[in-house]
This record gives sequence, structure tokens and C-alpha cells, in this order.
Amino acid sequence: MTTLHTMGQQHSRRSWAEPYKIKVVEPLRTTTREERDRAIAEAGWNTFLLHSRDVYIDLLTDSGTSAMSDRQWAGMMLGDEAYAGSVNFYRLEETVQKYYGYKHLVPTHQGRGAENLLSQAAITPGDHVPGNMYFTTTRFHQEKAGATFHDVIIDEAHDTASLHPFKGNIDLDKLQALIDEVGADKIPYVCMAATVNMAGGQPISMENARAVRELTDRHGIKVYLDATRAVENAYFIIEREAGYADKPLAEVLAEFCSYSDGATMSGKKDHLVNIGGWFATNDDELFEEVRNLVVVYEGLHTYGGMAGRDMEAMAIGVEESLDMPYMRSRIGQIQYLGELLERWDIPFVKPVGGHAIFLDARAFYPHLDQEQFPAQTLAANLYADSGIRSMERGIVSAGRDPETGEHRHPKLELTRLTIPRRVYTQAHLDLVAESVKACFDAHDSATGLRLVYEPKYLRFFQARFEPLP
Ligand SMILES: Cc1ncc(COP(=O)(O)O)c(C=O)c1O
Ligand SMILES: N[C@@H](Cc1ccc(O)cc1)C(=O)O
Repeated sequence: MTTLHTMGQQHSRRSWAEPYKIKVVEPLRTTTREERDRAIAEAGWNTFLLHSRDVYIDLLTDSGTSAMSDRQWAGMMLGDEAYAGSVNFYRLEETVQKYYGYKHLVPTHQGRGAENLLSQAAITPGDHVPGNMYFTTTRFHQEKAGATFHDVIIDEAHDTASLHPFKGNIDLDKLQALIDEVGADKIPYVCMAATVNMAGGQPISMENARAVRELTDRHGIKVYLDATRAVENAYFIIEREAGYADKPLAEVLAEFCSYSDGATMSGKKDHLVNIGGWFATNDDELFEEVRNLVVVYEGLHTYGGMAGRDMEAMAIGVEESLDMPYMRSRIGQIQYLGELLERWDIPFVKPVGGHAIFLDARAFYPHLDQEQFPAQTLAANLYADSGIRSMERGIVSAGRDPETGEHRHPKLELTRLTIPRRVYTQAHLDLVAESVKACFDAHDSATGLRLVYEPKYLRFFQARFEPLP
């Protein structure tokens, strides 16, 4: 007999929902297939060169694309736009010290501004910088300052099918081998990213961060964290690592950061703002150098390229990012999209990471050679199908080897569907999954691309292509 009680059991599934409601909306424009074919051709088959008005659902990036809260918008009115000593700077400094635990803060216009300052201040030409997989702008600044970058991430990170829960981990043997090979005095710091963007938004475990600290301490090497998505990383530690399930995000973040000497930050991600970043350190001497350099590249050391109002919104965003219901729904959205794609056997990087779904373009287009740019092709095809904008993360992003001038051939050839924070609904994600499925079903017709214009630096942003016949 079905009782109310047993009915309850049959329907015991409990969904999560976003812990906010919508107060302001921005209309979306739809386009025809003909218009999109024209737009992608005019953009040289590069989604970075599309006009945003021609895009329907914009999954290019989670950088600077968040919806700010009503509190953050209210904070914008509290902007103290003094050239020097803005109230908002001191508020931001205090907030970062409180939650990230570092002693000194230098604001910058965004993450790469902080990377430039750290690289210039800490690297001597001929140095070596190990990191858990490269990030484009980070490695660029390290190489520009005269260092050689070494990928010391665990092998599982390069395998799209590996279900390792912490694919962002540093391989301690690889790190030790590099120290033995070049000497600790040639390694100014280990660059530790949390989460690892290019690996699929994959986290590092607390255990691994602690072990990296112990190893580097033995050799007197510093650790600088790329803290861009460190709160998302903290969420995965709570979800997947023994001993953290009941801890608040803020406590996990603070412990994680305690294993580093400082950090670079792109506030455009975790901090839920449209612009801004910072550099932080516990090292008095390095701080002195960076605080001096910032006035050359970014602005005075109490604004670093941000308006007072931006620093206020950022300080509020730091606190909002540490709210567990928010973070659960943030990661929940990405997992939701992953579940839809999984149902249709669409190949993508597993487990689902922190900020995006990374489609495995090699598996989509096994008939295309990597030099026919499968991930770039998939991004262009997805846009043409439905107006959804994604980003190539494969051979184009990897660029050329500075020594040989040849294309680098990364193992991962991915197309990234990046989810902006607090912006899209599940219905949008349903449309995304359906369009990905349509492209997957049409995979035989993809012919690949030819590179026709290649800029010198960070080529993926402005390169142009033509379809192969
Ligand atoms: C992991 C990571 N580090 C650094 C950066 C650089 O930050 P920004 O875009 O703010 O310069 C980004 C994004 O660009 C990133 O995803
Ligand atoms: N960090 C941002 C913006 C960006 C995109 C691509 C890059 O290679 C560099 C920066 C992102 O990952 O989307």
C-alpha cells in the first residue's frame, strides 16, 4: 500500500537551487545560422574575435563575467576615488589579510599585472620555475623575465579519462628531480595553481600542498600560489579529502594558503568582480621591491590600476565567495552540465572541475590531426550551431617553443565551456548540452582549420584561421 510515508521515499530526491534571486536582467539577442556563419568567418574562426552582440550564451570565460550582488553594487557607491590612500584599499587589504592570511598586499589591475610584478621581482635570467601545468599569461611573464618553465603536475592531469580526485597535484618526484638537476638556488619559487585551469579546473589536495611546502622548505625554495580560483579549490578539498567535510570554506582556504609564501590573484574569478587583482606576500624584502615596481606598471600602491569602487566591490566579493551555499551552487551548475553530457556519452575531462567543462576535441574529431586545430574547430562549430561561445585550450593556446619556434603539442586538446558566476540558469545549460550533442553527432563533417595570421605573443587571443576544404 502506498502511504504518504512511502510516497515521500519515492520522491526523496532533493535538488539544490541557487541561493539568490534575479533582480536585474540583461536581454539576450538571438541570431540566425546565416548571421553566425558570417560572424565566425569575419572573426577568422577565432571566438575571441567575435563581437559579443553576436553571441547568445557566452561561455568564453569566467573571468570578469560574474554578476555582482546588490551588496557589491551598493559598495560601488562607497568608492573613495582619492589618488592616494583610498579607504577602499585599506578595506581590501584587511579582508585579504584576514581570509588569505598574507602579510602584505599590492593591488593590480588584474592577475597578469601581479604575475608581471612577481616575475620581474623574483626571477633572474637563467632561473627555472616549476609549476602544476602552465597557464598562458603566467608562463609568459616567467619566460619574459628569463626563466624556463617546467611542468611538474602529476601524469594523471594529462589524461582526460583519469578519475583522480586531485588532478592538480604536484608530482613530488618530478619536483625533486628538477631540484637535483638545476639546483635549488636556480629555482626562485614553485608556482602552485589552485585550481589548475588548463588541466580542466582540477584541484590540488591539502595533503599535496603541505608536502610541497615540506619539500621546498628543505631546500629553501619559496612557494607562490596562483590563488585565482583557490576558494573553488577549497570546496573540492571539503568535498573530496578526508578530514575536511565539516570545515568552513574560510578555514580550509586559510590552511591552504598557509603552505605558500604569497600569491598572485585574478580577482575577476573567485572574487566575483568584473576587474581587479592583487599580489600578496609574507616576504618583507620582496614586498618592498614589488611595491616599488607597481608604480611603474599599474598605478600607486594603494590602487594598482583599480578604482576605489572596484576595490570595495572586490572586498565584498571575497566574503561572498566564502559562502558555502553559493559555492555549492556554483560547482553544482558545472556538475549539472557534466551530467547532461555524460548521459549522451560526450567526451570531456573527468572528473568535472571548478569553472568549466572541457570537451575532449581529439575524441570529437579523431580524424583531425592536432595541427588541423581540432579544439579551435569545435569552438567555431559550436558557435555556428547555436551562438554559444567557447574557447580553444589546446595547440593554439600552447603557442610555440621559444627555443625551436615549433608548435608545442600539448597532450590535452580541449574546448572549454566556461561558466560565469551567478549569470546563467539551468535552462541555459540545457541548451548548451543540446548544442554540444548536435556538434558531436555531426563530427564527421568537421574539416579542421589552417592558421593564416599568428601574433607574436599569446597568439590564441588574436590568431586568425581559414577552414580546410
Ligand atoms: C589560473 C589563472 N591565472 C592567472 C590568470 C590571469 O588573470 P587575468 O586574466 O586577470 O590577467 C588567469 C586568467 O586570466 C587564470 O585563469
Ligand atoms: N583567465 C581567464 C582569461 C584568460 C583566458 C585565456 C588565457 O589564455 C588567458 C586569460 C580565463 O581563463 O578565461
